[in-house]
Amino acid sequence: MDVSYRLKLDPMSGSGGNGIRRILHSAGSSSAAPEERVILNGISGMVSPGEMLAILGPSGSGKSTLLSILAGRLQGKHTGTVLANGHRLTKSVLRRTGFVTQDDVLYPHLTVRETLVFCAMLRLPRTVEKADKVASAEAVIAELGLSKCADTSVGGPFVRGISGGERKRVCIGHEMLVNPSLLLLDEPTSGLDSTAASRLVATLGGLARQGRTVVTSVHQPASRVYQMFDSVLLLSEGSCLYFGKARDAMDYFGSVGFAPKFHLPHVECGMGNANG
Ligand SMILES: Nc1ncnc2c1ncn2[C@@H]1O[C@H](COP(=O)(O)OP(=O)(O)OP(=O)(O)O)[C@@H](O)[C@H]1O
Repeated sequence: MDVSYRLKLDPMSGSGGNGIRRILHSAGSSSAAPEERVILNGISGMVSPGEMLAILGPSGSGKSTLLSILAGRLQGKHTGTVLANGHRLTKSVLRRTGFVTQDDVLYPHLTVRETLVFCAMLRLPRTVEKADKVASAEAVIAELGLSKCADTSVGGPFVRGISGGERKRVCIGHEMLVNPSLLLLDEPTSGLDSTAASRLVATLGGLARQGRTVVTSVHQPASRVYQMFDSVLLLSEGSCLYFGKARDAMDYFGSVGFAPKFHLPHVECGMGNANG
């Protein structure tokens, strides 16, 4: 990939809040001239099958925007190129791309099994037999370590259901049903405690080891989580501060005068065990 994304922000345009905007404008608190904002500034990098790339950066640095571009959701709006196996993103590539967004839309009253079977019925081609769709859902449940809660309601704000970590796994399961070659995830560990976050990233590492390409944005990964990533792209205000092997990042920052003032412990990580 090699992408830039700029937005023209017209303070007087937009579908909602026009009255408020006019009041603010007449009170002089907002300029009427369209302002151009650079959201991503020439971000380039690559990731291969079998690898897990982490996109790191503070809030507002452009992580979600970059993931949306990689998922083909901002086609025609950005400049630069996103290539998969040397070709532009085609419909068939996008069909094999799973995108787990920050906001999930799960039915609170369905169980985990019902949710994934329902999703398989909707997302898998009509040519696939019903029994095979159910088998795909069962395989995803086993692969993501959801067997224990398969018959528990997903739940929501008003209905008690599965835990936050299990909920994230169900969202990943939604995308796993289409057997994606490229799995993109936006902040899958947000809201999880450090053990649940570490287990989830270990599961993602396991998916990568099966030959998939995994790209995930992460907020403040613990060092044991960080060490599970193969490569890292660090963004700040839409620009790339570092792209390379995760294990080389500290040496790089040390070489440019930003060595950390704390000791980083070496942690061995098991990549294949979803529950370990
Ligand atoms: N359509 C848009 N209109 C206006 N501003 C936008 C738009 N899309 C993104 N931005 C701005 O671009 C910047 C990057 O947004 P983005 O959601 O990619 O950040 P992020 O790194 O994912 O943040 P977070 O970690 O908080 O989710 C933000 O300042 C956001 O306000």
